[in-house]
Amino acid sequence: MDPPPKTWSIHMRSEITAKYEVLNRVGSGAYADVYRAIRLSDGASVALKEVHDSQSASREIEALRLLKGSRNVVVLHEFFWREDEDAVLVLEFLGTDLAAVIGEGDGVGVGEIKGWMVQALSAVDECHRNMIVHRDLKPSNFLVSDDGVLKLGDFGQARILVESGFNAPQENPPPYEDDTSNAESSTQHSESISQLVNLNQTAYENPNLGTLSHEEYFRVLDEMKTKSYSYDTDKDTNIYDGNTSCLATCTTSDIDDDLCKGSFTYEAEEVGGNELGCLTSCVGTRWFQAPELLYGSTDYGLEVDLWSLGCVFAELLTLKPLFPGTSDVDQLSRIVSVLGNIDEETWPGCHKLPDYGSISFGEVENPSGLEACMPNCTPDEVSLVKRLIFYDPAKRATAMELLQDKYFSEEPLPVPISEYNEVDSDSALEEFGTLNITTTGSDLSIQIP
Ligand SMILES: Nc1ncnc2c1ncn2[C@@H]1O[C@H](COP(=O)(O)OP(=O)(O)OP(=O)(O)O)[C@@H](O)[C@H]1O
Repeated sequence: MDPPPKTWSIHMRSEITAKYEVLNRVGSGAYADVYRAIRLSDGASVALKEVHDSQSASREIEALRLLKGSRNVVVLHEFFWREDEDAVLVLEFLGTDLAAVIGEGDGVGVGEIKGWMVQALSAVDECHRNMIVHRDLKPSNFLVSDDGVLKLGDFGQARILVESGFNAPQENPPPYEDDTSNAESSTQHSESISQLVNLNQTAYENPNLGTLSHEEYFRVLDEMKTKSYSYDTDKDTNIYDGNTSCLATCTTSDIDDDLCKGSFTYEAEEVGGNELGCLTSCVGTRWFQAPELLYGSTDYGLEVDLWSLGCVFAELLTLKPLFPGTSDVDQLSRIVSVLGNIDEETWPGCHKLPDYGSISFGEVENPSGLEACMPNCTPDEVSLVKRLIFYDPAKRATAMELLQDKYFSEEPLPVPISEYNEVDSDSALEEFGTLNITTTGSDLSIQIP
């Protein structure tokens, strides 16, 4: 076989080629090119993610460092970042993802689907315990290793939420000026990154959010549902957008965008300037976007991920996207036709959403309901999705609450990870016991026997 062309920009990065042999490009996203490579020191397979947007790169590094050691989150081995060059993240290589699993069609058994769901919930729970909102949950961002371990990746849009009262930094973090090709500058680089990390760990180590008992975890999450939080501000923006929501700025341009792919990833520009405490609504991929984002909210919470997870679960169960909108307005319209009218009864506080007054739909007398979108699913499967797909963010179940749903402790049981490559029917599940979820302090342990 011919050697790969040595024309990619990554081949010009001597500090990288000294340690890795770049094999081929495996993917390109909105902000990044990803290459498969071999680590020369030990032959390990890695993914080199060359991120073309510095904000996205720092977010991904920041989140992955906080989540280090989480079983269901992709491992960041190291990163390279020099002034005037794109950051390159060295990640563990994962051969496939949930989008491919869904693409396989009917061959996936119920136990296997439950196994994916448990791992996805575990990943999201881990993020949310660390106050990290991923903001771009979709099947292709749940990567899967050869031995069936699901790992959440693509944290380029992630943010770390900071409790109200925390003093958000007034300055942007220092630029990454190091040269990672030598040890000394590499240390400087680590320090500049750790300033970011420490900053956000302040939130994590907050007495209210630090070591949590099981009960405290629920209490804090409940509080988060009712209490107004401020966030580390999306202030390092390229384009000042003031209070203008994504919906207001994107509706004309995004219609028909990328219809082949059928979904659309928003630009990373944040609501900004001096608007401390605001988040942008321009995040995520439309089909999985929570209604509060579609209505331009800038003070949303972890619950946006829970909506997305509901859409992912529905798609895993039906093999079809739940709400495949072709524009933001079409997206909302599809949701309304299924869930019914959005009003103060169904969603307390909805009238305060920035775009609530500018987008209205005709009265839906007979919403079709989620059952109609999931025709071949069992009542338990529909119920599980229903626990996530609520207009009112406060009503969405947390990842940990869902992990304890009886759906996961009833037959067929979630397939153990080690069996993924072998199981092709639910009948192979009889040998498995009950899903064992334990919480010790802040640790959540899920044993799939
Ligand atoms: N760790 C990895 N191992 C193998 N392939 C990966 C890995 N990370 C990413 N990829 C591949 O690269 C593609 C793009 O990566 P990623 O989604 O992280 O970039 P992005 O630019 O942020 O994408 P998006 O436009 O979906 O937000 C993925 O769809 C996947 O195919």
